[in-house]
Amino acid sequence: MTAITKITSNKIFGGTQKVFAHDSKELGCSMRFAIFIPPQCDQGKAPVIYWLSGLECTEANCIQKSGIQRHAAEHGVIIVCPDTSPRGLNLPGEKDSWDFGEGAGFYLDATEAPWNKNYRMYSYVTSELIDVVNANFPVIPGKQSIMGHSMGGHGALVCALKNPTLYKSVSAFAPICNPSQGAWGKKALEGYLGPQSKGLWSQWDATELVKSFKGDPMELFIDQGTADQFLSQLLPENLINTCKDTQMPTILKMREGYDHSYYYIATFIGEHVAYHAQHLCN
Ligand SMILES: N[C@@H](CCC(=O)N[C@@H](CS)C(=O)NCC(=O)O)C(=O)O
Repeated sequence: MTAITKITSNKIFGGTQKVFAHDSKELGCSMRFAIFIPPQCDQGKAPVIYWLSGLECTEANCIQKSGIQRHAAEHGVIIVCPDTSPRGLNLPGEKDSWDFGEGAGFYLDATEAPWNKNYRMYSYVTSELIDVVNANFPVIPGKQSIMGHSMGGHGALVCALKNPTLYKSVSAFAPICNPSQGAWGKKALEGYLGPQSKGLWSQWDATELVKSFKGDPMELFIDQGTADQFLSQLLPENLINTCKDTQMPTILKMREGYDHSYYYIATFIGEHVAYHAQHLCN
């Protein structure tokens, strides 16, 4: 069994919010993840929703700011929140900017040195972390969904689009929708994958993945505040138009006056947990 070390444990809404550390093989460093165990697990196993946070976040942002535990306790689902990048590697330039390197792993598998050995958040989230969670907690294996915010909303879409049967449902708050076209995305894709001419960007861009998607249509639940200060980075219209062109089903919720922050997420996260619970519990 994978060795995990408990960092904190707090009772909340009848369940328990815990944080663990473990040595990640994919990332080559110690990683933290947060896990909420709902009260229903006193009686048995539960499905899991994975939450991927945005730029500058750690495993702590969602559990401290979104109020997700209240809804997870109501629906009897486990919530797992990983960190957003490897930590403590001291790679050159890793801490130089807030939108690249530490805190900005972009949930992809890097191919460019020096990032390609450790910046493998995609494999971590879609494989290693699932194994660690399944081995240590009362989860129903295979009953998992994924959601996230901003960089993590994009990560959730990419993880689901690349693995059409791995997750029962996917949703995203204010996701970066077309990273090849926005400044945050271009910087990350160039740094981790090399220049666009190498041809790798389209494998890690949700809008491009919808264009090349082959499986059964997968519903994408996209949530977006109309007062989001980063709309020019996120480009939801590119994803939505591509979904229309390719008959990929979407639920698009535009939230009047809401910005990019966790105040916005906290307001609507209950709807997302209910949406995933419906897919996971049927
Ligand atoms: N530092 C950036 C903003 C970074 C940002 O908004 N990060 C979002 C995700 S993209 C977040 O969740 N921040 C952490 C928080 O609000 O708790 C800026 O100054 O423009």
